[in-house]
Amino acid sequence: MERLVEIERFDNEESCEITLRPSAWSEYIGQEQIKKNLGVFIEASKKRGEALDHILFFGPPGLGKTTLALIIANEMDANIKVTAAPMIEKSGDLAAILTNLEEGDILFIDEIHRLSPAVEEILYSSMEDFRIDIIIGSGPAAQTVKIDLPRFTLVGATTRAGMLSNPLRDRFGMNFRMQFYSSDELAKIISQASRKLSKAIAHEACLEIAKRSRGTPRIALRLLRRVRDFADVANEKDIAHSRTKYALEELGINSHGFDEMDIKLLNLLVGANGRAIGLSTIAAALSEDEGTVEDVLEPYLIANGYLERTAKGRRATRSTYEILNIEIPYQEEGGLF
Ligand SMILES: Nc1ncnc2c1ncn2[C@@H]1O[C@H](COP(=O)(O)OP(=O)(O)OP(=O)(O)O)[C@@H](O)[C@H]1O
Repeated sequence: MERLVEIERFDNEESCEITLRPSAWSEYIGQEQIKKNLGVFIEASKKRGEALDHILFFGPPGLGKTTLALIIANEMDANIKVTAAPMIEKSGDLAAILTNLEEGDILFIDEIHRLSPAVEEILYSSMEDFRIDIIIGSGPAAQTVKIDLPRFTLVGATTRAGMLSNPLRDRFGMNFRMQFYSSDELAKIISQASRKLSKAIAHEACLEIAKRSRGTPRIALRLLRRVRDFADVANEKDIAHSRTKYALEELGINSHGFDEMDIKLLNLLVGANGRAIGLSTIAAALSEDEGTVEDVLEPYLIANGYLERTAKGRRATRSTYEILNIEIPYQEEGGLF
């Protein structure tokens, strides 16, 4: 497998994740509907001996988009080239990548919503006609050279499907929205990963970590490694439930899986006494950029009913008050909700 660009997040700790990364369907837990559909499309294109249609995965970070792309390549017996949109600055960069592809190759572009319009333009014809037009020179002497490309499959991943231009979105034959994982699914992922790490873990300990992982495998695996550190330092062969609870308390992980940022955001919302707060105000109050609030913080809270997006901004829900143990403010029309 060739890697065009090492994705930035594969730092030392995450490189451990690569070994934990499933390489086959059997190890990829959850996302059942996506797996089912992809299985059909992969089998059909293999039967016809054709490259797979272009695929778009969207959803919050850490839910397994990259992993799915790698499994698809495995299933298709295809080479995969992995890159991320910020690494493709000029149209020439993309042209170089595309012209180096071979028949049936998979090109994975992470954060695809961040491609510049000029680069996107090149992608259109390459996805649709497997051809690119390159302009050589400038002014009246400029010439267009057409280059045929092999039939490849583009797998795009994005945390913000809404930011993708319509022409680009329309060129994907399959769009899949990634779902947050249930605690049971995350517990299976944790248990599978701890087997790979050769460290046995109690089932209740898996569930304890799962409940506090914001429905996200990447967070679950990170917590597993931290809990393992606590067990190793205490010279414990296996990871017990009590050690897990202790470690998670020490790490300051809330029992609902909220982290410090979630709590700050929820407190901000209930502090508004039922009024909606604009995204830019929230971002400024949390010292985060709006993209992070929208892509990373909000989706989990919305999915679990703790935050509502309205035309006027973001609002707390009844559950927000309940979970924070705060009395719901009274309004004359009979309450807020
Ligand atoms: N369904 C799953 N089953 C088992 N492990 C998983 C699953 N999904 C993700 N993982 C694990 O979680 C880690 C994060 O997944 P991955 O890097 O694929 O997420 P991503 O959605 O591509 O994230 P980003 O959007 O930040 O690029 C992987 O290293 C993998 O080990």
